[in-house]
Amino acid sequence: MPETHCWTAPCANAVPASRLPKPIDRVYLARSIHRRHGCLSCNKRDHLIFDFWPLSIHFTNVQLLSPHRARMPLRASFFRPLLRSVSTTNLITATCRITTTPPHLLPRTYSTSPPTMAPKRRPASPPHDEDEKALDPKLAEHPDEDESETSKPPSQKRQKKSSSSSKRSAVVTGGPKVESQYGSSAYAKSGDDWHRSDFNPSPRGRTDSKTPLQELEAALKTHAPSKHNDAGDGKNVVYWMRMHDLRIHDNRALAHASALAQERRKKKKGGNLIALFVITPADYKAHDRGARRIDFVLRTLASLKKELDKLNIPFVVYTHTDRPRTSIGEKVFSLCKQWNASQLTANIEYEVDELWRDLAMLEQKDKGGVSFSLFHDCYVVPPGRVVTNDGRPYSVFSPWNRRWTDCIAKDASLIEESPDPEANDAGARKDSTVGKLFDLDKLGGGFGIPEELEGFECKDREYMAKLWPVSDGAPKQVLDNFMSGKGGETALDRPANEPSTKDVGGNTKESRLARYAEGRNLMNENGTSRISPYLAAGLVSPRECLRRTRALTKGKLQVGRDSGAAMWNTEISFRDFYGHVLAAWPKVCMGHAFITKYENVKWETSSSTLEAWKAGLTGYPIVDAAQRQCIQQGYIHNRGRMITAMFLTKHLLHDWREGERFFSLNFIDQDFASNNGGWQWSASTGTDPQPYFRIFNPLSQSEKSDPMGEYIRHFVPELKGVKGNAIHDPYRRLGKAEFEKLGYPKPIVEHAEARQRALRRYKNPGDE
Ligand SMILES: Cc1cc2nc3c(=O)[nH]c(=O)nc-3n(C[C@H](O)[C@H](O)[C@H](O)COP(=O)(O)OP(=O)(O)OC[C@H]3O[C@@H](n4cnc5c(N)ncnc54)[C@H](O)[C@@H]3O)c2cc1C
Repeated sequence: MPETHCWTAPCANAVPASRLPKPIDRVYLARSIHRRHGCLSCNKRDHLIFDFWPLSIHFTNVQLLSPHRARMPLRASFFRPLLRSVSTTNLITATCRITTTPPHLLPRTYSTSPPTMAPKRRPASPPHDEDEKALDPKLAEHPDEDESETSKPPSQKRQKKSSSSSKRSAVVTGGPKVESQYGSSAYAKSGDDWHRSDFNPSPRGRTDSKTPLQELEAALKTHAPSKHNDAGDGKNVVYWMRMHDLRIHDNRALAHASALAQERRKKKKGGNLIALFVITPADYKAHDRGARRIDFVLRTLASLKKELDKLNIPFVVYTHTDRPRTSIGEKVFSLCKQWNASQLTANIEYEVDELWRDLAMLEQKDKGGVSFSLFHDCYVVPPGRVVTNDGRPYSVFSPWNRRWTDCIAKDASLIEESPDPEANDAGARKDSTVGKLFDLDKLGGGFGIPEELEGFECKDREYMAKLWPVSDGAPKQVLDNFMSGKGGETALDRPANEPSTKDVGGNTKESRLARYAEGRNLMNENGTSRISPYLAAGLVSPRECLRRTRALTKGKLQVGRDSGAAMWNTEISFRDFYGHVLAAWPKVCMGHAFITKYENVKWETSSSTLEAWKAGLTGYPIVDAAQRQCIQQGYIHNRGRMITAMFLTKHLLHDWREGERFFSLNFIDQDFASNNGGWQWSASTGTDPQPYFRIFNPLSQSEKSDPMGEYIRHFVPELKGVKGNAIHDPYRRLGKAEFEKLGYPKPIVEHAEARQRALRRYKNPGDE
């Protein structure tokens, strides 16, 4: 595919020079979309969306086009080369310059090739690392980090935001629906702004001043039943399990459903508890869920079914393939009605689509006599609760973390365990309505737990099941082993639940937890817990993590950096932080940069460098090892994630959304809030209080995080035989002939040059 296209359209009406459009600098192509020709520039917006079956072409940063010009059809011949190149992918980003004025009138010359960054062979130089101070980026104290480090919530920024985002947004912000440009980032991608989603097609949010979560909470006050409301005539209670709460133990909504069922039983009004999970392939597609994450869910559902069966609780799994995908709420209500249930409970999901879905359900006039209650469960402190004295959300982690810790200190119930659900009476199995729900196969028509979901076939299912087991108490074993297993071991291929060579007990300095402060940055060690897939899908609650460490630290919850336990708890709070960011700035859920001005950064679009990064063929061993760990294990060590994410966004200067999507599709621990937060942090478009010039030097990162090169040798077999510290930089540290024998690529960019280019592009977003 050509890197840059220049196209000049004849124009019927001359445009005054002052109104000449600036070049458009990005084009997004998404397949299988049927859209009308669209132009919003007449509405003073900056987007153009052209239908070109099977592609929809979305131009951003279109400035000052007259309505006449904006509606001008583009010639098919222009797109032909692009069409050919996207036949096998469903997403492509291309640099494209389109102008309605002859090239000689353009303000500057447009080069058609990306900057070449051929690495020069040079003698070994001592690594310099401008990020040294920030090896622990989260806890590094920054002079400007205090309570004033807050950002106005959307409600207070409303007016400013709409004008700036309409000029700068790199994603759809107006008019016709456009399918995903960047998958997971585009949770609510059809929107007019961050308020609008497939689940909120009406202009709700255009004039209001609340985030979707605030709207949901307001609606909960009006519409949800009080705790003991005995609404409706139905006898039964349904708990709707979702993508983040796949567990029985310590589950807020499930515990509540169980309490409601008990109450009904006491009043002799029935009271069977039914658990429901709805598989929604269209949502998974829209949100870039990967096959591994889906397989992990399916395996968990099968295991949960067995456990719930023991409690005489039918676990109904239903695959919702109806169109539109937004009809899910109606389907759930209709199932409740069918099952003679009058109460429905669920835990809140904080992504925009899901919040609007729940809001629509709460506001639905005819719920068929079913009352719907929602609970905060996914995070320790509910998003929206950690705010400054004047009620604004924090945008910087450290002050947020202090407040978060205060919240828990003041309200111990936040980490209290929810009671396990009580079993249904054995009679439930004979009940005319509930009894038949135990055998899903007999129900047919979308009911049942598929081994595999069409469109999400997991090619390495067996290996994933071995590495990340879900049944027979595996999640608990993962935690147990982290708390008391011996630390400092190399365990790169060990299943997450496999014990260390020795159990050293929870209160020794040798345990993985105790060593966490140092071990967590060593990529070759079993220094971190590997609990993330279990937390992301909710097999373990974050409260449980904190309770476990609290039990080891004399009943006092430690947070900070004084001990391994304190440090680990801080990571759990970091997970909460990104949930809080997602809820307070829902725009991040729609592909927007947290810091608006960086939406204009000029990204590279060469598919060759992007593909080299994806495949782990950049010539930077630590980056390649991290990428290959992702491909192989569906997981990367946290430091590896930061290194490789920063490499993609700063060295290769690719849009962070490309990386976010790749991780999302490949990770077993895929979690929108953490993934987006991690990417935006790494790309400096997010909540990192350090400015954009934090650029990791991959070489010094490699030497610090994998000192003996074990991690690299494990994941990059071409380098297995490389001895000593040449492992970190074989191209420069080995002789030419020796290097060539390895069959390993040369570095695709040179650090110093790439760094300069990144500094330039970030300093003045929009410039070359
Ligand atoms: C670019 C990028 C993408 C990421 N994508 C994801 C993702 O999709 N899903 C995901 O769960 N985490 C993600 N993270 C965060 C972090 O890398 C993983 O949570 C961590 O590596 C998981 O390993 P662990 O369970 O051994 O972590 P531990 O070090 O043992 O930490 C315990 C738990 O704390 C939480 N945690 C730790 N570090 C972070 C962090 N930086 N941000 C948020 N939570 C954290 C996680 O829930 C983790 O399981 C991402 C980070 C980056 C930089």
